[in-house]
Formats: sequence, C-alpha cells, structure tokens
Amino acid sequence: MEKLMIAGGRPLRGTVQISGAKNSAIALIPAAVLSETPVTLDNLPALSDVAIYCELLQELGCSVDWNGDELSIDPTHIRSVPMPNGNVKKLRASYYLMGALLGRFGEAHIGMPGGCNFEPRPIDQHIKGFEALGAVVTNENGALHLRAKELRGAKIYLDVVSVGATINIMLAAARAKGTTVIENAAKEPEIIDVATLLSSMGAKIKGAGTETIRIEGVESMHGCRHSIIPDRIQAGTYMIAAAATKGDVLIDNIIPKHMEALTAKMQEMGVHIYEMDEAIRVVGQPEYQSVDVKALVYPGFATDLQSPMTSLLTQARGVSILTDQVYSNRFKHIPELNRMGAKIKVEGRSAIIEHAELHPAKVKASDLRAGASLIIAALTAKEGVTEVTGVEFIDRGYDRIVENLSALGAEVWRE
Ligand SMILES: CC(=O)N[C@H]1[C@@H](OP(=O)(O)OP(=O)(O)OC[C@H]2O[C@@H](n3ccc(=O)[nH]c3=O)[C@H](O)[C@@H]2O)O[C@H](CO)[C@@H](O)[C@@H]1O
Ligand SMILES: C=C(OP(=O)(O)O)C(=O)O
Repeated sequence: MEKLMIAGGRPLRGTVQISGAKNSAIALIPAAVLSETPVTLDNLPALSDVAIYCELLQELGCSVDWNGDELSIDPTHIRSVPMPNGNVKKLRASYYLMGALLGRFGEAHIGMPGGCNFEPRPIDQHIKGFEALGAVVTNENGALHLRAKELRGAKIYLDVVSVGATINIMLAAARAKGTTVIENAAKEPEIIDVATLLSSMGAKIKGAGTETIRIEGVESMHGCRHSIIPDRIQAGTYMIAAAATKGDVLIDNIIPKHMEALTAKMQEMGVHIYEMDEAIRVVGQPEYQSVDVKALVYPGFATDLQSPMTSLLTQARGVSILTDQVYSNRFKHIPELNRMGAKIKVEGRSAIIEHAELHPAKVKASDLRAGASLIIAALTAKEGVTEVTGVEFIDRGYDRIVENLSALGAEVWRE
C-alpha cells in the first residue's frame, strides 16, 4: 500500500505551476467522441483519472496518443460497445460517455460511475435530460442502457444545479435535431470550457456560464485543437497550503477570477494575497481570524475546496463554521484531522472548527479532497512525520503533488 510521508512545520516558498483542470479534462476527452476527425487537447494534467479515460476511449476503438501535456484522440474507428463494468467504475466522470455516445450513436450502455463516494451521488438529473431528448433509459443489472431512434431538442429545467447533468445534456444535445434549452444550468468554468471545445468542433452553443444554455444540434462535428483551462481546485489547494504553513508562494498559470470566492475568504482571515494577470501570490501571516464559509455552486466557494479549507481554519483564532450547501455529508476528513489534534465537530451540514495545534499521525484519505486536507494538515504539523494512506485518491486529482511540494521546500516522499 502506497503512503505519503510528510515531515511538516516548514513554510512553503517558491512558485508552483498549475496544470490543466481535472474536471475539464475528463469531460473534454469524452466530448471528442462526438467528432468525426481527431481532437487534440493541450495543457492536459497527468492524473490517474485521465489515464483511465484514455483506456475507456481505446476500449471504444479510438486511438489515443498522450505525449507530455498533449493528448490526440482519433475517433475514426469508434463504435458504441457495452461498458457495464471495469474502467467505468473507477471514476465519476465515466457518466459523460452516456451523453457523448448517445449524441454520436443514439445508444450507450454504461455502468454506474465510481469516483469519490463520500455520500450517495445520484444522476437522476442526467437521466431526466436524456429522456427529455427522446432516449429510453433502462437499468440492466446496474448498468444504464440508453437508446434513442432520434434525439430531439427539448427544454430541460434542472431540479438541482448539477455540473455533470449540465455537461452530459450538452454532449447529447450537440448532435440532436433542433434546439435544446437547459434552464437552471450550472455555471462552473469547466462548463464554459466544454462549450468552447464543442463550439470549435462545430456545435452551436450559447449561454454557457449562465443559468440558461441553448444548444442547436448539428449533423456532424469535426476535430480541433483546444487548451484546457487551469485547475482552480489544485490552485486553491496550494493557496491554502501556502497560508497554512505561513509560507510565501506564487501560484502560476491560473485564472485569478476563478479563485475569487477563496481569495476573498482568505483575505477575510488576514492572509495577504496579491493578484496578477495569470498568477496569485499568497503570503502567510503569523495569525489568522476565524471566518464562516459556505460551500455553494459557482461562483460561490467551491465544495471541492471545503475539505482543504477545514485544515486552514484549524489555524485561525476563534471558532469557524464551515457549511457545505452542495453535499450534505462531505466530512470524512474530519475524524482523521481530529486524530492529528484538530478540534472539529460536525453538526448537520456544518463543521465547527476551533483553533488547534496539529501533530503528526497515521491518517487515511478516503477521497480525493479529504486527501488534500490531510496533506495540508500534515504540512502544518510540527515535530514528526505524518503518514497518509489512500494515495490512489490523491493521484486522481493532483498532478505531480510530491514534486511540486518538494520544490516548494516541503519534506514529503512516497513510500
Ligand atoms: C467530475 C466532476 O466534474 N466532478 C465535480 C462535479 O461532480 P458532479 O457533476 O457529480 O456534481 P453535481 O454538480 O452533479 O452535484 C451537485 C449536487 O447535486 C446533486 N445531484 C446531482 C446530479 C443529479 O442528477 N442529482 C442530484 O441530486 C448531488 O448529489 C450534489 O448534491 O461537481 C461537483 C460539485 O461542484 C464537484 O464536487 C465534483 O468535483
Ligand atoms: C469529487 C471530486 O471528483 P469526482 O466528481 O470526479 O469524484 C473532486 O474533484 O473533488
């Protein structure tokens, strides 16, 4: 079993380059399925989720060429083969093959997704969207079979603001007959990134990034070259780690606008933050104020930064309350943080966080962002070495984390 070993207590100092966004990459890769000719993605992050997605496309008959941070996908020989098990269970975003294959072939047979299962994560809104577009969806031994004689544009009002459902419906609707309107759509930057790729492939999409997205279906789509947006969650994690270790870090190759909710909260705590065109410098301070944080849909504070932020809030004077309005029970990191000396109670959807000195311990990451939260806590804990297991979750979403942290002066290694 692989472990991350972290000897904390050193301020992080230097520059970190942020890679492309996981949550974009794993939607853009299946989007290539809609094209008749090769699609090339730049600024690709080196993540296990990306590697698994490449295997999924190969299983479908695509040829895939991954070279450094560039990925070329040739869908010339693609076919819609059943994928009830196997790789589809290893990541959450395998659900995008439902929308993409439905759009391309009018048929998809895909097992229910895996990924971080910190609580039940239903996909009823995805299914509602596919059905509105004319698909018949049946559950066959735990895998969804989607069939449509013809996909037709429709008006779809999402009952919950869902990133996955918004993107999945966009994928299927891109090649449907007529116009689809998604109301109450999610507005995350990754949705705009997918819409940008689809538009470069010939789709007609308006309104991505607002709550109403209009997609006029087209008969065929073609290849293009697209650069993936920077990963705002990785960027936020390094911002938080810089503050928690009282360091001084330039987080480079990012879009500072995407970080606004986090930047504002960290400034409210007393962290010094300097914004540049494509970078943010975080300068830690000896003391921080407690703050209340609500994780919301974009442009609110990202739920994926909720667990890392919990670790920083243990370093603030007073009591902070962190409430997650997106997931009701995303708190598996908290018993582990408490093993490191944190004083955190969970009440309903909120974590009540008191100031505490953290110490090293043996802890387990049970999901990706819980892992990030434990790494930040370990970097803060003095005198000794923290062992973090569950590294496979961390590798889903953090590109070269050991190399990046080491370059910033952290004492961290894999065992
Ligand atoms: C691969 C990917 O991009 N993952 C991100 C995506 O996940 P994902 O797209 O799965 O998350 P959603 O935005 O769909 O989920 C938001 C909320 O809606 C609920 N819901 C969602 C769909 C549905 O059909 N029914 C339903 O009830 C979920 O349980 C959750 O409470 O957005 C989440 C919220 O920003 C992030 O935490 C994940 O990192
Ligand atoms: C929950 C996450 O990912 P996924 O939806 O891919 O499981 C995440 O990135 O924090």
